[in-house]
Amino acid sequence: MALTVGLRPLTRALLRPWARVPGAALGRPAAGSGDGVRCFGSPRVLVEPDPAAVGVAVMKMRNPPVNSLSLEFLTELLISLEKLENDKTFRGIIITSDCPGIFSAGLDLLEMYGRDPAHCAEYWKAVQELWLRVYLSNLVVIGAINGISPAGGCLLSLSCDYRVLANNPKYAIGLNETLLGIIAPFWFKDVLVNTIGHRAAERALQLGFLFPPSDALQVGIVDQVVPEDQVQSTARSVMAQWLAIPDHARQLTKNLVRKPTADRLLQQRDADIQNFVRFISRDSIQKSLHVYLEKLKQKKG
Ligand SMILES: CCCCC/C=C/C(=O)SCCNC(=O)CCNC(=O)[C@H](O)C(C)(C)COP(=O)(O)OP(=O)(O)OC[C@H]1O[C@@H](n2cnc3c(N)ncnc32)[C@H](O)[C@@H]1OP(=O)(O)O
Repeated sequence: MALTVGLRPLTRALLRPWARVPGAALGRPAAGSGDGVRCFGSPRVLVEPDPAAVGVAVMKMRNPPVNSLSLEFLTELLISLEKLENDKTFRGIIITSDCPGIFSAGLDLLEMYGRDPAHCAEYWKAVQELWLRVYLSNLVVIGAINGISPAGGCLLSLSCDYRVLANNPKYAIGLNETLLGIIAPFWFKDVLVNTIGHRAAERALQLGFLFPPSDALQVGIVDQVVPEDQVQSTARSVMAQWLAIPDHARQLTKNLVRKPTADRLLQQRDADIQNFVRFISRDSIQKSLHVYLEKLKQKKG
């Protein structure tokens, strides 16, 4: 699925040839990576083929301080995902974070606060695109969740095929939008319902639950909770199990299961964008975002 056309100059500008990862220009071995292991990336996304697992790439999110999903970051993630999808040497991706303690703080609030409708529309299009790209990926996508993962970070995790969460009580995960005075869109809701069931999702969404690892495992929002230093190795071994399945059969099955949910958005993407722009532009919502952003600042003392 190609990136949607109609991206504005800012986003198109980000589609420039990639920034070189030091010592690892596109297609050439990264320094110290051994022969034939190529690593590529962009300022905020590092993609390293896993030297221990043929056909597996580790995608590290590195948009400090909190991997908030800004428009630039979303665009770089989309470019990396598209490149991996198009490179037939890859069969699986492990998505993880390079920001200590944070998987992703979710959507970048500054992309939705005090922004004009045209920007909000462009931003939301990119949010939709990231979800569709991950959720419908032909690759095996495993979330190695090594930090807190609220809202959009939780959506990214839920869009993976499998979720491994580090057993650190600070690393809560959930769709906490109501705590900000906003709401999760229907397709966020759909993915949560598909994962943890209707009643658990209804409760979690209304109360903005952020589940600590033990509760996240119990409710099923993650598949495994392991010691922090075993997240990556566990993700690798799960990847090996999934890659033992013939790709074509697995991909057709994934599509069979996920297409109805994705279609609900695909059939109304523009309406969803317009709904988002109308909702986020409301004075009351802007006020909620302002209060929440102030709280984040005050928290720092
Ligand atoms: C229809 C409307 C949309 C519906 C869908 C919405 C989905 C979303 O994802 S909304 C975003 C939800 N995210 C959150 O509620 C998380 C908010 N952040 C936090 O709770 C914390 O920052 C943390 C637990 C993720 C990390 O805490 P800590 O390590 O203490 O770091 P700080 O809180 O000091 O944050 C550092 C820095 O980053 C800014 N920031 C944090 N989160 C976001 C964000 N989501 N968007 C933009 N900026 C964020 C924070 O304000 C600090 O900024 P500075 O003060 O300038 O350093």
